[in-house]
Amino acid sequence: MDVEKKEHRLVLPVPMYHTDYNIWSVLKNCIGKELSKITMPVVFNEPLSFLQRMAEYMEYSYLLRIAAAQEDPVARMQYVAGFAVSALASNWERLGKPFNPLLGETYELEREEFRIICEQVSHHPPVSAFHADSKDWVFHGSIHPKLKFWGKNVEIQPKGVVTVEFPKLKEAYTWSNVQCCVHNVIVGKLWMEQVGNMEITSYPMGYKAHLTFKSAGVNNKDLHHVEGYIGDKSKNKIRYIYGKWTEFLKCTDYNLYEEYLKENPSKFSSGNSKCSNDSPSHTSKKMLQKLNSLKVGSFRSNSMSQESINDPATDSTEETIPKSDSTYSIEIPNSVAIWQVTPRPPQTSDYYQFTEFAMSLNELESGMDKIICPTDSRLRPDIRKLEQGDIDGAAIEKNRLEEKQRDANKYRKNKKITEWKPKWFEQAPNPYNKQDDWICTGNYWKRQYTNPDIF
Ligand SMILES: CC(C)CCC[C@@H](C)[C@H]1CC[C@H]2[C@@H]3CC=C4C[C@@H](O)CC[C@]4(C)[C@H]3CC[C@]12C
Repeated sequence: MDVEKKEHRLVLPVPMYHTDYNIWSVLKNCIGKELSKITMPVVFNEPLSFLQRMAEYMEYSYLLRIAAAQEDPVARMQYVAGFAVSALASNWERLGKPFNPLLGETYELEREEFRIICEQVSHHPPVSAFHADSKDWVFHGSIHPKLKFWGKNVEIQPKGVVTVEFPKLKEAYTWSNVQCCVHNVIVGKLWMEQVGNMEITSYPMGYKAHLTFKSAGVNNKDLHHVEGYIGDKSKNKIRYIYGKWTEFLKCTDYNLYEEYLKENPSKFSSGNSKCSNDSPSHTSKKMLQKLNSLKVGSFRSNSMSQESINDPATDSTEETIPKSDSTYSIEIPNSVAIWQVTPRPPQTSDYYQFTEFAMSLNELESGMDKIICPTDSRLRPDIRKLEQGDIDGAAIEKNRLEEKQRDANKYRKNKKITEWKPKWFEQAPNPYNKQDDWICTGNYWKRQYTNPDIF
């Protein structure tokens, strides 16, 4: 790819509209419903489509170039793990909802290091596929975000596999992304964490990176922490990996870590990888009053028992946002820095907490409208209107597009036209771990577009 280095815009055209509209006022009507089917007011949106949000995985793709250049397979795994963690960094404090992509919507991005093509390949369930390539690597995957509403929290499971390939080395890596948990949906301020276990497997060598994204825990001791190790085929632990998905990732010899652990036991905790404070006993009185006023028995019996409602111990205060980050004082000898986050631009809080990379994603550079596919997210009028601060216009356009999509679906059903077929991807098992996946047909960049009118 010989894309020249271009200057990209550093901010959106206008600052965002700050609202104190409460998300609970919408969600209380949605208990038990599948959240992906709910239309939310546009004030909760950020001016990006989920396809563009997926392209944010690429912000630190230089790590894949570095990985591909390593001679030692363990070092390659180290940088792939760095890439997997770095891909989540832009989620920090991002609480706007990206627009649901329309069926057949696409998004392309060409940069110095890579190019990527994304397509919405299924609507129910929503599945987004992407394929990025560069001189030395390929990165592809499909994501089916499953949102579960548990009352005070929303749990988001980004189902699907992602794969990195180094074709010249005949080597590949697969993993799945961890769960994301949005807290304080009922009262308090929203905040989000990435939690769970991520297992990166290498083929054909069989190395594995086991990473745990910890929940904030007591006093937010483990807020944002990621920790784990690289093991070989015979399960020997070789390297220790530690850091924060919001900031950095480091790596050291596993033996050195064990020595350090013996000498500094107090610096480590056995923190868990489940959503923080999820037990019913953390549910505050104020919240219970709100929940009790709703006549949704099935929801209540699912998520909290009657005993806990009557238990005086439930009278804890509402969950607050973790204010200060815990200090990460671990500095294990011989650590190498794998990845370091780029600080957010100074105006970020007026622009949906976007990173500089995110600011540039919906930019329609001059001449671009003539070459990109007519289904590209940049051409979506509702997103464009929100970006320009026209909230009412955005809402009208969003409704129009959703209706147009419904009409098209109905038309296909009535005419018994064969099911929708994505243009640039084909459903197929992942070549390495055989999970359900979508594989790129490779034709997008020929730029011969005959795509339907979806906007
Ligand atoms: C409070 C509720 C209703 C609104 C929450 C909206 C936002 C915060 C949710 C909706 C969809 C979510 C995204 C769905 C899928 C992924 C892919 C995953 O690999 C990283 C997290 C990420 C990118 C999620 C981040 C949070 C997200 C953007």
